[in-house]
Amino acid sequence: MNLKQKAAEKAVEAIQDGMKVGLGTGSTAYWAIQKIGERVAQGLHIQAVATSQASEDLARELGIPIIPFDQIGRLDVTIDGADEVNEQLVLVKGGGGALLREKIVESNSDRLIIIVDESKDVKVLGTFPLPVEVVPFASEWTLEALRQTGCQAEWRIQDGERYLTDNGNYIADCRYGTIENPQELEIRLNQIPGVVENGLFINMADQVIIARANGQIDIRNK
Ligand SMILES: O=C(CO)[C@H](O)[C@H](O)COP(=O)(O)O
Repeated sequence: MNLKQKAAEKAVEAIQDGMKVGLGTGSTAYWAIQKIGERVAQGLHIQAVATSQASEDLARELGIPIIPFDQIGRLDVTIDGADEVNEQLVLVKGGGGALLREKIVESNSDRLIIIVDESKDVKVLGTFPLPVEVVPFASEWTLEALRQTGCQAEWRIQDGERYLTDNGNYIADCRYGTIENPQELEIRLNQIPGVVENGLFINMADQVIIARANGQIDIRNK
């Protein structure tokens, strides 16, 4: 079993009958959705929403009941991956481009469990370029404003085209090198008109599950 799968399967233990569950996005969340699908096939009853079209499609294939967002109410738990996590449970997310939906879903969840392999556990955030979702209107001005916050910002490109999120927006990947003060940076980013959301998740994770190559699983709680 790979490390992502190990962390994912540990997290899925928290899901109980009757829960309302948020499904994350990415290659680690994939394993959580697989395991949830397995448990649903064995008789677990849950209701779910997904943070991306890809995760929703996977969940439906596996028979996980997907409920419209405006009908499900508050979620009990969401399980999702991350690109970086630090000791304070601050996250960088959005490598898969789903940061806006992830932030909305996870803000409406009583509990957020983050699952990572040990490569994502960092002392200082910022090696992974911070994803920022930007509206297409006048986007070069927004990109320039992002650069003024002290990063090298580039549009994310996929198959030769500018990457489009599930919401029809662009992603600017912002290389800071190190992010010493995520709280301050988040406020600056949110003040830029044209920025829809940023990939800093502060005070959101309740638990981080880290699978290590030596076989250990570390659990970091809020
Ligand atoms: O934030 C995300 C998607 O927007 C993912 O959780 C993050 O990019 C980690 O992905 P992976 O599990 O594939 O490494």
